Amino acid sequence: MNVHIFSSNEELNEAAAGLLAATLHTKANAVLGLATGSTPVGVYEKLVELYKKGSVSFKSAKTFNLDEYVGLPRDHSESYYTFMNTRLFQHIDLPAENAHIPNGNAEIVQEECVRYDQMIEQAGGIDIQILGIGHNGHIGFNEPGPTLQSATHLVDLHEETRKANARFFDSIDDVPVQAITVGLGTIMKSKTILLLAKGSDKAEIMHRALRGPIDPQCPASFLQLHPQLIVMTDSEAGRLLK
Ligand SMILES: N[C@@H]1[C@@H](O)[C@H](O)[C@@H](COP(=O)(O)O)O[C@@H]1O
Repeated sequence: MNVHIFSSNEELNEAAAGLLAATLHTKANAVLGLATGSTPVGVYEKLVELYKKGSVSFKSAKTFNLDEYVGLPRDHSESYYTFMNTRLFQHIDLPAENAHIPNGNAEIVQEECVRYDQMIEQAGGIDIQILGIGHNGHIGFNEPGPTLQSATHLVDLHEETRKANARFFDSIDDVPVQAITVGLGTIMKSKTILLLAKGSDKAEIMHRALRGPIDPQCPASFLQLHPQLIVMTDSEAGRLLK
């Protein structure tokens, strides 16, 4: 595991975007695993800057997002589909057909989960997976529990997660109760994982995830087992990792 603690958000965003750009330079048809949440927003902004400067192209890349709410219309302002389009996809040259997000409105969710994993597999797996972390240690929407699931699956969101995400909605009642998430197995098969964390409210969970026991009650703790884990934090989120 490589842990990088940055003194400013700017440096963190630049380093993370630089790593993604480097992946695309080495392999133009790289498969990127993308995340939502507030943490990667600045990284996407840097990627857009790099693209506009002509330093990186996504035209042969493929992307797979980690998760999507169930039952939220695709064009809802808080769907992850809208998030990715407004934050990244509409600003770069990634072909629309190469950008994948689970369909949270699929008629048969189970079939959608199987289809999603098959598409990742057919693309050759994820070359680099960006992850944020929830306050309870969730990655994607893999919530803590007695067991974790390997494949893409339907998940009941924990109250804590819905509360944390309520800031993006008018009220907590508007936050969906379920989501589709890529499973731990799919995440762990990524060739490289880039875990990002920002802010003092993430310090404790980052310590538990990276220095504590490997425990399904903290899904991110399984990342300790990954041979190519790169961690980038700001000084606050990385405070307990030094
Ligand atoms: N499903 C997402 C995760 O992919 C994200 O990493 C996490 C943290 O979000 P944030 O970066 O806003 O703290 O919560 C969300 O619920």
